[in-house]
Amino acid sequence: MASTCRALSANLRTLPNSSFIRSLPYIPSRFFAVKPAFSSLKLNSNSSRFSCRRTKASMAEIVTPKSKGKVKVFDTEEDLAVSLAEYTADLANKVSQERSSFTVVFSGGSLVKSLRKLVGQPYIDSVDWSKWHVFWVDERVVPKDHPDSNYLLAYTEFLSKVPIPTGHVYAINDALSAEGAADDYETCLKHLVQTKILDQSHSTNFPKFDLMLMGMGPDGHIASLFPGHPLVQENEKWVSFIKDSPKPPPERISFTLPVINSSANVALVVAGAGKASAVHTALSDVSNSEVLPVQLVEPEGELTWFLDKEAASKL
Ligand SMILES: O=C(O)[C@H](O)[C@@H](O)[C@H](O)[C@H](O)COP(=O)(O)O
Repeated sequence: MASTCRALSANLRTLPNSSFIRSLPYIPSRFFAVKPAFSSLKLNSNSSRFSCRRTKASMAEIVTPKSKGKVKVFDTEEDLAVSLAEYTADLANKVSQERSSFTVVFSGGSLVKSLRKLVGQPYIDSVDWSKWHVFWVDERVVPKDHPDSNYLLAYTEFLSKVPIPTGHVYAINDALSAEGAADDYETCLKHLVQTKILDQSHSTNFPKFDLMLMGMGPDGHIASLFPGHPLVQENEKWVSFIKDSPKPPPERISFTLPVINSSANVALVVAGAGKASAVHTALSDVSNSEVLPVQLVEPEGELTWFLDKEAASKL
């Protein structure tokens, strides 16, 4: 039986070329401080469906029905990244003052790039990184040093630049099959709930992560839950697997929707014109022939959209 909760430090020793990972440079954070660029932001004319209030020159906030969450629209992806870092650090520090752990979940894709401001000042010094416990909402079933690995992406762009204890980084067991890795990860989560590292929703009994940071595909997929795939309907397992992902690579593990929706906070981070149609479908009241997975994201806690103006261009 594979060990449960194989914190990465143990796994790291088994990587074929873990010297490669350990050799990644630590870049002092003073190179990262950037001031937000202020500029006017225009939403297109038919955004009358949404009341829009400007909270800063570089950001407009759209008020939507509660279930759709809070929508922040930024003039540029750079402004979005500045705000996302502030949001994440503030939440982490608030939780860290109340509890011994801050459980945060990453997706793959461009999400990690949008977190880049968090490894710079003031956060590198102001965040209590020792409380962070890092998970993945989905992961490709490939070795951790494979270019497709979401773990490697997060390690290269983020984890190698912040002092989160390696025992607090929970990557999948890449020696297992997709099904085995999903079961192993679920066993890990259940162990962390028992040891009170990971909270549990009293209403759903699913794990309750403090923050789930997710991207969204142009087809409205989130994590590895794709439109029309049976995995979207999975409502008992915490972690499941897919072997026919329409987005390569084909084999992945993924949290299920009940886990995503049991989160205390979910941030959907979406940039680029290619996402505009799915964003419009998700945030407008247009009845769609097929409900997109992103439309099913209705967490018990707070949902916040971080959009750049291209992604919001059809609102
Ligand atoms: O492992 C994955 O592929 C991701 O978790 C996936 O769900 C991603 O978040 C979206 O496809 C958006 O990716 P981009 O932001 O790069 O378009």
